Amino acid sequence: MRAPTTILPLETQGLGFAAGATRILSDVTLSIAAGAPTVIIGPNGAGKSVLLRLLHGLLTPTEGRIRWGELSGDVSRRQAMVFQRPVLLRRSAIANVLYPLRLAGIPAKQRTDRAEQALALVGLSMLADRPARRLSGGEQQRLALARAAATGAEVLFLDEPCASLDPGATRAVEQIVARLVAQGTKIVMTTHDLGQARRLAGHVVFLHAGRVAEQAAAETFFAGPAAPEAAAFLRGDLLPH
Ligand SMILES: Nc1ncnc2c1ncn2[C@@H]1O[C@H](COP(=O)(O)OP(=O)(O)OP(=O)(O)O)[C@@H](O)[C@H]1O
Repeated sequence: MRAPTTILPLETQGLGFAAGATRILSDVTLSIAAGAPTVIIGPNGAGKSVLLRLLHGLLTPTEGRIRWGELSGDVSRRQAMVFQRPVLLRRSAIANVLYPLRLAGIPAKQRTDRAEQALALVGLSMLADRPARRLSGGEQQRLALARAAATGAEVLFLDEPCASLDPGATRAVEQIVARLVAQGTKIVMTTHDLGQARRLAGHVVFLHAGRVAEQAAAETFFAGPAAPEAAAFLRGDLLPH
């Protein structure tokens, strides 16, 4: 399903983004390697979603640069993003998964196999023919994950994938993330849920006021972050912007 080369590591150097006179991100230098998920955390408005959109290529940096691994070439089909509120077509669940595969020029037989595998991965095989927009919020999010996974993307960006989900639906999404990781997919995600960050992260990037205040292996970070803002965030203190 996947090309033999890798598009990782994903590196940024002095990345910045401003909208008019408003500076949203500054001096973000990161290296995102293969392996367990990279989880981006930080207070509201810290710039987490903007960073994810820059990495995915939806926004263009106003400063610095983004570089994918040397063997990458065109990475647009090798990485995908799942949004907090997925936009689904007014079609069946499986048609939503098939559609991007057709756009990517994948032959019909392979499309069906991939779509069925992806629906099985997210536990939606039984609902393949159900209109996508009639699925519950949690099922819609799982369908969005299936749609992204079916493309065979090496890297998946997930922006607050469980933001409006209850604990059961959140658990289901976390299980899907674990399955994707086991298949070798690199997950780069944002979350508000520190419990989720602890459960899933291999690497943590802590953003505060548009800057990386700390980045570390998850174990190190949660054992005791070095940055005072990160320590305050973990304690649940309110942080000034
Ligand atoms: N296109 C834009 N133009 C102007 N301001 C923007 C734009 N996009 C985002 N912002 C602002 O940039 C800041 C960072 O936004 P972002 O959505 O990345 O934060 P976040 O860390 O994901 O927050 P949250 O946790 O609340 O989702 C916010 O103050 C937001 O209002």
